[in-house]
Amino acid sequence: MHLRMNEWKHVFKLDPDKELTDEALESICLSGTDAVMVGGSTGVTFDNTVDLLARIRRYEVPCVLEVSNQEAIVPGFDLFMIPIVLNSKTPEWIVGQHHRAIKDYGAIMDWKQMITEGYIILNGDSTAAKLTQADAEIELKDVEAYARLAERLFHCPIVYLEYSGVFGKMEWVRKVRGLLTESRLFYGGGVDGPDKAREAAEAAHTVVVGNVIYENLEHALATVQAVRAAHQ
Ligand SMILES: CC(C)=CCC/C(C)=C/CC/C(C)=C/CC/C(C)=C/CC/C(C)=C/CC/C(C)=C/CC/C(C)=C/COP(=O)(O)OP(=O)(O)O
Ligand SMILES: O=P(O)(O)OC[C@@H](O)CO
Ligand SMILES: [Mg+2]
Repeated sequence: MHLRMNEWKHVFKLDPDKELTDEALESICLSGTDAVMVGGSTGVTFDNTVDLLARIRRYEVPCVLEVSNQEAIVPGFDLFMIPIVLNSKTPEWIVGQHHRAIKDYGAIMDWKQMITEGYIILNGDSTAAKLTQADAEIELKDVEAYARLAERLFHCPIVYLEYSGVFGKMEWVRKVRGLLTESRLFYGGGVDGPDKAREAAEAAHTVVVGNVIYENLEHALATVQAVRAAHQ
């Protein structure tokens, strides 16, 4: 399978800690999305991750694991996305967890499958922000500096503006995209239907859609076409 991550415009993020019927999963996998990302900030285990991977593998859609804890690292995904929370107040979520995982898996890892994501978490009320002690009270200048740091110093293939749960400032997203020449800008947060999907697609390279899958499947599915239309 040729993954062409640099061409992805739309990604669904599925949370192994949440219920999804077989019918709903089928409609997500056959929706025309560019990829399915498996991940969540809490409640992700080896068992619920293996289970979800096996169900997604009935379909041809590319499937990547966004690693959120070491116990839930499951082989068999097409790629492994490794978040680095640049605005965390503690090294634990910048290098700490990563150091421990590489100590255990470093000798058997296929490094070509590892994609680092320079995360900038901007919704201070989100579970991910609380877990990682992210400093979300920052200005555009700080966000721009983190994005440049991710691209120019860390060479992260992905810079991820994460508003998990709320729709973010598209003006900031557009400005950050304008700075990047190598990294791809992923935007996620509060895309709850086609209108916001279109707005986000006009601002970022790739739009990630999560929670709405579990709240309103029809709206979630409509985001695929909306993102495509924004690029035509
Ligand atoms: C053969 C074999 C098994 C090979 C495996 C090799 C492999 C993949 C090794 C891993 C190497 C490595 C460096 C791993 C990193 C380990 C790790 C745990 C890093 C920490 C990642 C991190 C910073 C996690 C913090 C949480 C976070 C940012 C998660 C990202 C996803 C996210 C924000 C989801 C949103 O969550 P959600 O549940 O939707 O939240 P809401 O409630 O707000 O909606
Ligand atoms: O769940 P939502 O708010 O759609 O956010 C998507 C994703 O960025 C979460 O990590
Ligand atoms: Mg979520």
